[in-house]
Amino acid sequence: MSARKKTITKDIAAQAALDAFKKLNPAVMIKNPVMFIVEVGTAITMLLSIWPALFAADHVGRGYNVTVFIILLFTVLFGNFAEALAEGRGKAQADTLRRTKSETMAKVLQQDGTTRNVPSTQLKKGDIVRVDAGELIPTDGEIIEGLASIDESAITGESAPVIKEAGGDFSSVTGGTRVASDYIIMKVMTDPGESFLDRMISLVEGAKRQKTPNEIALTTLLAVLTIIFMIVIMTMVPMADYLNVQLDIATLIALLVCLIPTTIGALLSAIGIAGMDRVTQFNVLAMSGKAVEAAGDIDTLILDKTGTITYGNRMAAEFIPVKGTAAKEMTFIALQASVKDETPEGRSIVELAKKLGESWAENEYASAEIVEFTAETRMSGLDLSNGTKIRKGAVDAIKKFVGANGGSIPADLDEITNRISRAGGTPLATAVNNRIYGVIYLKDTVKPGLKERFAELRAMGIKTIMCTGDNPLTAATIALEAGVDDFIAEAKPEDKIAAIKKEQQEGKLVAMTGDGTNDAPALAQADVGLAMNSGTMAAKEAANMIDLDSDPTKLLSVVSIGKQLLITRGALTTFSISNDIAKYFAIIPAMFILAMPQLDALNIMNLASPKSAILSALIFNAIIIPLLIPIAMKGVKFRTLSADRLLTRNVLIYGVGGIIVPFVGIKLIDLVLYSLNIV
Ligand SMILES: Nc1ncnc2c1ncn2[C@@H]1O[C@H](COP(=O)(O)OP(=O)(O)OP(=O)(O)O)[C@@H](O)[C@H]1O
Ligand SMILES: [K+]
Ligand SMILES: [Mg+2]
Repeated sequence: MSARKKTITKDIAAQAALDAFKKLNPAVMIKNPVMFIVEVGTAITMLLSIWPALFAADHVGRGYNVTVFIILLFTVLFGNFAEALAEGRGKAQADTLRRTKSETMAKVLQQDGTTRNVPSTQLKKGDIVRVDAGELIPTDGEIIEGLASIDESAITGESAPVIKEAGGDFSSVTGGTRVASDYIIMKVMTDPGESFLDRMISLVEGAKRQKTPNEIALTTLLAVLTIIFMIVIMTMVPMADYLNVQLDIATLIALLVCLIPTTIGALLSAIGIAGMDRVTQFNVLAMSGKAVEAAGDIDTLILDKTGTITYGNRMAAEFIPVKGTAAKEMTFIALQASVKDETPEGRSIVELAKKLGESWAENEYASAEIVEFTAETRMSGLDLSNGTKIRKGAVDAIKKFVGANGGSIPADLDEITNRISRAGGTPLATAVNNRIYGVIYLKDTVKPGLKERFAELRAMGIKTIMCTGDNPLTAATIALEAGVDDFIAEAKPEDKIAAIKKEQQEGKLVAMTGDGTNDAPALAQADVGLAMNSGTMAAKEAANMIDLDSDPTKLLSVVSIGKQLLITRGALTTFSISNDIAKYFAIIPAMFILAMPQLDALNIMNLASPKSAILSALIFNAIIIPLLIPIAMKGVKFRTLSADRLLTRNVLIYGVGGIIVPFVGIKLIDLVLYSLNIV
C-alpha cells in the first residue's frame, strides 16, 4: 500500500472553493437534475429577495426571502464544493505529470545509420530512436535493441530502476521515464498526443470522466423522486388554501428542497470521483469508473502465471540430457535452438551454454531461418539450410513435433520433466528433427506474499484461477505455492478467453491480470482487465486498469475500493432518502398545526414556529452536505463481511440513522434560531 501522495491540501481546498462558484453555470448544473432544481429555486428566491411581490402578493417580507435564498445558495455551493474537492487531487497530480512532459530532443536513426534530432512531440509511430544513459525516453515504444535500467519514478513514484530489454514481455518503455544506464534502440509505438503519459494526465484529471451505468441509473431514480415531490408540493397549495394556511413561494421552494434527495444528489459525483482517485493513490490507473465499480462485484479472478504470479524472469538453470545423449551434445542443441531467440528465456539459455564452454562463430547461423517463439506453437528454434529443424519448447509441443517427424519419445523424458515441474520450474524439451536430446530447466520465482492476499480474496468470496501456458505439473506446483484456488495449464491465448467467457456465461463478473502480448485479448474480454506496468504495450492497451507497481495482488485493493464505492453510494442514498422522509414528518405538522390542532399528536418536534420549522430543516439540509463530504471522499468504513451482513449493517446505520439524525439536528437548529431571536 502506498501513501505517497498527500491527501487534501490547503491549495486544493482553496481551488475547490473557487470552482464551486464556477460550477454554478446552469449548463454544467443540468447534468445533476436534483441540484439543478435547487439552483432554479435559488434563482427564484433571489428574484423574490429583490422584488418580494414579483409573483404573488407578499406576506412574508424581504428578510425571509433573503434568508431562504442564502441557505439555498449554500446548498448548491456545498454540493459543487464536494465535487470540486474530489476532483482536486487528480488535477494537482495532472499538473505534476504535465511538468514531466517537457519537450525533449529525440535522436531518430536514419537509413544510413546516422541520427537526426527531432522534437519528441513530432515523433511518429514506427520511428526508430536511440536513447542513451541519462536521457529521457521521448515517447512510448518497444526496445528493439539493447538492455538498460530505466528510472520510471516520474510515472510510478518508485525510485528503484527496472531492467528493460528487447524481446519478451519486458520490452515496452514509457515516454517521460529515463534511461539510467546503458542505451536502448526503440521503436516508437504511439502518435503524438496519444502516449501513456497523455492518457494518464487526462485520466487523473478526470477530463474524460463519464457517468457509469450505475450512476446514470441512480441519477434517473433521483430525478423521478424529484418530480414526484414537485407534484406533492403542488398539491399542497390547494390543500393549504382550503385550510386557510398561507403558503408563499419561498416556503414552497424550501419545502421542495428539503424533500428532494439533495444530500445524495450533491455527493453522488464526488463519491464516484473519489473512488477513482483512491484507486490512483494505490498506483493503479483506472481507465473508467465503470471498471472500478465492476471490481467491487468481481466473482472470479483469472491470473496469468509468468510475470504475474511469478517475477517472469525465467532463467535457464540446467540442461538435462535424456539417457543416451551426452551432456555436451545436449548443451550444444540447446544453444543452437536459442542463438536467435530474443526472449529473456532464449538469452538465458545462450548465457548458460556459454558458461558451460560452448562458443560459435559470428555468422555460423547466418543462413538459418529463425523460428520465433509464439504462444500458439509454444516452440522456437532454427531451420538450418540443409533442412535440419532444431526446436525447443513446451514438452507436449515438442513431443508432437517429434512424433510428426516419425521419432519416438525417450523413456526417461517424463521423469525428467516431472522432476522439474514438481519443483515449479518450466521444462523445455529440445529436439532435432525426430530426436529429443533433453530438457532445459527454466527457473522462476513466485512473488512473495501472494498466499495471504489470495486468502483474503477467498474470504471475500472471490475465486482465483491461474491460467498458464506451462504444463499441468508445473502449474499445479506454482498454484499450490501461490495459493490460488484452481489452475488451467497448457493454455493458449484463446483458452484464456474461453476460461473468462465460461465464467461470464455463468453470470459472473471476471477480472483478469496479465502482462504479456498473449494476454491482451483476455484482458480485453474480462470485465476488469488489470495489466502489469512491467508488461507489453499490447497488454496495457487492452486492459481497463494498469498497475504501475506490477503487483497482481493489487487487485485486492482495487476490489476493496470498488466495493467501498458501491457501499458508500448505497449508504449515502439510504441516508439521504430516510433523511427526507424524516424531514417531511418534522415540517408538515409544524406548518399546519395552527389550522389543524389535531396534528398536535404528530408534532413531536415541538418546534418554535412554522417558519422556524422550515428554516431549521432547510439549514440542516444544507449543512449535512459538507458534514458528509469526508464519508463521500474516504468511503464508508469497509470490512470483509459477507454481502448480506454488510447490507443489514448499513441499512441499520444509514437508514435508521438517517431518520434520527434530522430530528435531532433540526431541533438543535430550531433552539439556536429561537434563542438568537431569529424566528
Ligand atoms: N522462448 C521460448 N522458446 C520456446 N518455448 C518457450 C519459450 N518461452 C516459453 N516457452 C514455452 O511455451 C510455454 C508458453 O509460454 P507463454 O509465455 O505463452 O506462457 P507462460 O508464460 O508459460 O504462461 P503465462 O500465460 O502464465 O505467462 C511455456 O510454458 C514454455 O513451455
Ligand atoms: K433534501
Ligand atoms: Mg506470460
